[in-house]
Amino acid sequence: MHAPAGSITDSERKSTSLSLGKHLGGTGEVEGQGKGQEYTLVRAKPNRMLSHLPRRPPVEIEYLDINYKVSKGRKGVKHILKELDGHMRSGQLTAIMGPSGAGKSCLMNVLAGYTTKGVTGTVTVNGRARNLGKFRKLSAYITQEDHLMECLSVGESMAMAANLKLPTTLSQQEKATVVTEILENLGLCECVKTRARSLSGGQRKRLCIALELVNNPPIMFFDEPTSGLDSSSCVQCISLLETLAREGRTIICTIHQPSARVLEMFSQLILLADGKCFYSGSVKSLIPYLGETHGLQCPSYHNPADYVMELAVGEHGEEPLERLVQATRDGKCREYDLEYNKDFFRTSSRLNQQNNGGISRDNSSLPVSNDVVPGPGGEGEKKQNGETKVCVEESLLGEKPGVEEEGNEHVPSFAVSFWTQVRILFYRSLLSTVRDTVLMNVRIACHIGVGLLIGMMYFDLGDDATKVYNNAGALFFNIIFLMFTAMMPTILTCRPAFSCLEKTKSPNNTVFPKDRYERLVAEVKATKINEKKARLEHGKTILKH
Ligand SMILES: Nc1ncnc2c1ncn2[C@@H]1O[C@H](COP(=O)(O)OP(=O)(O)OP(=O)(O)O)[C@@H](O)[C@H]1O
Repeated sequence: MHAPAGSITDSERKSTSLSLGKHLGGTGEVEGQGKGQEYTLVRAKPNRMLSHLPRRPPVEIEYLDINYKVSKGRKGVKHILKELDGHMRSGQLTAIMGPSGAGKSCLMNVLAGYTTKGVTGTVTVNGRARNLGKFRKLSAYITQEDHLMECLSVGESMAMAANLKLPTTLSQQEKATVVTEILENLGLCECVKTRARSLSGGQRKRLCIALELVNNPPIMFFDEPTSGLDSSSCVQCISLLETLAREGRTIICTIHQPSARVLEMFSQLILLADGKCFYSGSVKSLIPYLGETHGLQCPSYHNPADYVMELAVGEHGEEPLERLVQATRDGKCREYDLEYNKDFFRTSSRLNQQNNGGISRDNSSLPVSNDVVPGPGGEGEKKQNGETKVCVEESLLGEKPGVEEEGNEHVPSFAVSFWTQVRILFYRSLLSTVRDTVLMNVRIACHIGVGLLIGMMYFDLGDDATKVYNNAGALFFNIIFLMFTAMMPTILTCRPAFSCLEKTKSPNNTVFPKDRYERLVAEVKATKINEKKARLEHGKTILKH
């Protein structure tokens, strides 16, 4: 019997939560009071699931015949994603894997609805045509680089997120409970007063997840969540995602080269090579599928992730890869996977029916989310067992097939009003500016210096009517100075819109000067060739002996 991938019983949930708490250093209770915009933690049971968020129906994404093409100007069209089919179920942690440039990020952007131009094919949500506007509001996209406010503490960042994302019908106490619960589950209680810039890489990642969890999205996209983390933080991070998935969320992430241990934590795997899918199914059936159906035996003691990457880059020849792509398109991969997991599906379906009082879903092997999100717009609120629960109607996620999406895209539904958002963002910005002491001191010194200079230049002009032009000049100079000093941080911190250097984008979207990027690519290629040569030489030496 194979271990359930994506299904979990109540007792299993409990133990997962506890082990996660242990894993992430979840501690006992932390207490305090709400103070201004900052929440200190209120009493809450340690290491429990996210029970204070409203219930949400599971979300299943299905995509059919996805093609993504971009224009290369005069050079024609680049076909990036080629005839991709698949689905992502709730309760499952799905990994999109493949070599660099295979199209992982593009596929995720298409699924998340961030790339629409040049995309053909269908994406359905719970069997209905996806409504982009609503879908984006209910999904979270966590990018490779975090965009935390460096000068705000964990507690403050969470408080701001709660005030922005949770409906105003919740009291401050209820919001604090939600925040506390998330921080406890993510093992961030100890650093609630630590500023973001002092957090470790793993803690920053967890804070990003915590900020998104405030409105408990049922679908979460992660672009290389393990990048920049050491192996143990990597395991912690993926184990956290696994737990979030097991609570009924649909979690999709791209990953480069996971260790065997990390790979095992994923329930579903989508393997891409040059924009084509050559495997889509459970992680458990991957190696048996390759061996039994295609005669591709992963050597013993070899990391399966490394083996499939070798297949993807064509180290075992082009022919096996083409065969795998064709088999996936013909649905053979899916058939094998279903057959392989048949016993498990039957058992978990039975368990699920028992647990859910006979309610059966299409994907009955999967748990229904216990958690909730105060979805923006359309949500109904009810009190259950003293806890505030907000239910989001399933219709929020998609439209019936055939219904035009465009008309629904601009539904302005946010948890809080426009002016509340302005107030909170203004306060956040003010805190960040004031706490950035270097910038603050430079600004003060600059204002004093320029003030003295202008004062000396235009000293004692006020009452002299013959110097009216100088008065106008003084006013103009002051206004320009104030305007430019206010705009400077924005100009300095945003990417230059134009540059004398020709810029290009690396595959992971980092902007490099073109020549530097090409030099780097050439260096990497040269290193790889040298490594291969060294391996060949080594092999020859062994053979000689
Ligand atoms: N807008 C675009 N215009 C031209 N080419 C693009 C565009 N977007 C992506 N590509 C190309 O499509 C290919 C796939 O890009 P993508 O970012 O999805 O790769 P990836 O598998 O995520 O790689 P990595 O793991 O390095 O991030 C790359 O060769 C990239 O250069």
